[in-house]
Amino acid sequence: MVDEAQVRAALARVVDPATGRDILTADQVKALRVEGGEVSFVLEVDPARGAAAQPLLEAARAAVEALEGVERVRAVMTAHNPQGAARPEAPRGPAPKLRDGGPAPQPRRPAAPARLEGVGRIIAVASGKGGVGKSTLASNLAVALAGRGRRVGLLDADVYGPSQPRMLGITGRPASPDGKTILPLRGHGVTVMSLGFMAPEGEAIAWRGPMLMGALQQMLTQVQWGQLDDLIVDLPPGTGDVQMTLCQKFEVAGAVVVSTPQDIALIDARKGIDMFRKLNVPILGIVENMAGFVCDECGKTHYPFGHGGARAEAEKLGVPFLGEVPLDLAIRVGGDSGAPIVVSSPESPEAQAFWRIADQLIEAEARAGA
Ligand SMILES: Nc1ncnc2c1ncn2[C@@H]1O[C@H](COP(=O)(O)OP(=O)(O)OP(=O)(O)O)[C@@H](O)[C@H]1O
Repeated sequence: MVDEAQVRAALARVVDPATGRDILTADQVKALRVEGGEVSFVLEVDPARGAAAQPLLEAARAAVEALEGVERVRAVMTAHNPQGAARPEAPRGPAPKLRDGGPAPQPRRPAAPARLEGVGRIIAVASGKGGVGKSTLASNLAVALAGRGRRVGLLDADVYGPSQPRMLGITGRPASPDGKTILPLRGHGVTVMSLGFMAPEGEAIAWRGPMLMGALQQMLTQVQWGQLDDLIVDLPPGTGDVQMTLCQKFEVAGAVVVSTPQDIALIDARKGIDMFRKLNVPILGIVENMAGFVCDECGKTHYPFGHGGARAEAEKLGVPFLGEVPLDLAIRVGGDSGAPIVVSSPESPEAQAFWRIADQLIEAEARAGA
């Protein structure tokens, strides 16, 4: 079994030709994790180098892969690329060397992110922290997009707490007639797949690392999604394996990041945005959920968690602000009872917030295609 010291030693032998220093001493290796045969790390490079630093990443990956006991290496580069910039592709620039002068192990060329056949675009719905309403947004958004006549799929990839079966009121188990492909279920005009269909609600799925990533890939590639305009992916909160796998392995058209107005949620949302940018996934916008509520008694809008933080954050980061969703009992009841507010009360002001977000995402697609 490989240990962290061995991995560090291997990385310390990879010299960055741009600096002449090894990547470990130069403090370019971040977030190193060694779990069993699984190694993951982030390689920080100067943003100005962009794709030219790709060979360095591949040399670092290959150096670790060459260690005995290493089964899988996940390495990402965190050169900050401008939004929408091309993904790093062909390795260029001087070949990295090992410190002892020997040639670096032949890097494996990373597979380009795959397009899902028949799927127009994948939209990730993400949040920096849990409980901010990401699944509520994902379900209402999916149903609203379907309500606008689009063919919509929803993948509940919140592997730690899949809630879409409950939110969309779908029960049952997806069939697999041939033992290979999986037939998704349908609800409110949306094609849905969730790990929640496989495990009873409330039962935690104690999956980690490779199993999680395998499950995600299986749900994307083995499920018969059919022809879709939009595939909404409801991600787990935070910036972990599932997010990285989705963005590295599949072409993601963009991410919508949900936050509540509290500073702490916004700080986490910023981390999420940063991760998507580093993975070259465009940010389609930020949504402020639980923004304020209208008091039944006095009719005034109150803002228990503050107000406007997400809009200000969006402006600061130069990403679109998609709107505010109020804190509203009907939104919670709708989600908890299987009828999202966009269906149960489509004309209500609360539902309008979701319709407006859906419309902006349709406009964004038109702009991207123009
Ligand atoms: N705008 C809102 N008004 C009232 N209740 C809301 C609102 N948004 C979400 N909720 C409720 O808050 C709870 C958490 O929402 P949700 O499950 O969508 O969050 P989440 O970010 O997906 O959480 P997790 O990541 O932990 O799954 C749910 O009970 C949901 O119905």
